[in-house]
Amino acid sequence: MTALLTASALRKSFGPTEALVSASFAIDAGEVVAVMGPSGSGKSTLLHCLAGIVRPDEGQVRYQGRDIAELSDSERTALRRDEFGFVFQFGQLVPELSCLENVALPLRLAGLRRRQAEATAREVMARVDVAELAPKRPGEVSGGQGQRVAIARALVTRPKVIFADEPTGALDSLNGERIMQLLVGAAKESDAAVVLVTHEARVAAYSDREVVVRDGRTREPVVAA
Ligand SMILES: Nc1ncnc2c1ncn2[C@@H]1O[C@H](COP(=O)(O)OP(=O)(O)OP(=O)(O)O)[C@@H](O)[C@H]1O
Repeated sequence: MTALLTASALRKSFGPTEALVSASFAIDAGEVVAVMGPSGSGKSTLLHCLAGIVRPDEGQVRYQGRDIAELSDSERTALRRDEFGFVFQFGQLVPELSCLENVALPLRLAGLRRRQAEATAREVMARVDVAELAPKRPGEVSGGQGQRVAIARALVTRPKVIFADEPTGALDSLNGERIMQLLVGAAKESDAAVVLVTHEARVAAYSDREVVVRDGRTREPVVAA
């Protein structure tokens, strides 16, 4: 079976900074993989390359066997919108919109009518236990509640891959655990893969497998004998 999403020998520099030197990665449908490593090691850059947000200088990213560099800009935008979901550390909700409108936004961008988009958004919000936050603005909810809303938004298009970059980074440990249970539970339920960037072993414990990035290079962790 071919992996859902793969990256081979990625290299990416920002000016003189070599963010990725040689990074490879593969994830199967429904799998949860933690990308670990110290600050500045290239974890977010790897995630951005995998998601088609950043174009690597060298190497390939393939989604369902297709090289994403060969897609047109509009095909790549459609891929991110329809097949991928995103959860970040903070700041991802649009402050001027209600929580319901935030969750419905990806469906509206995909062309659904408001009523249909918001009906689906309400269902997903109920699944992650934030139905009562629908009319509130992001500024009126707690950090943990905001992350739940962000997870609902990431799930609303039924993505095949969820990219989560330090999703618990701004939360205390109890809320962090709750968010991880919710994210992994919801992903498993809908057979979505999760690429989880974290530097915390406690968070990575929710994954099926870990990939370590160090100085822009990936390696599988050495399993202690
Ligand atoms: N857009 C950018 N412009 C310039 N330098 C960048 C950019 N993005 C990343 N870098 C640099 O590339 C290197 C890798 O950054 P990256 O964010 O991928 O690391 P990280 O492992 O995710 O770090 P952290 O855990 O601190 O978020 C760092 O030296 C960073 O400063």
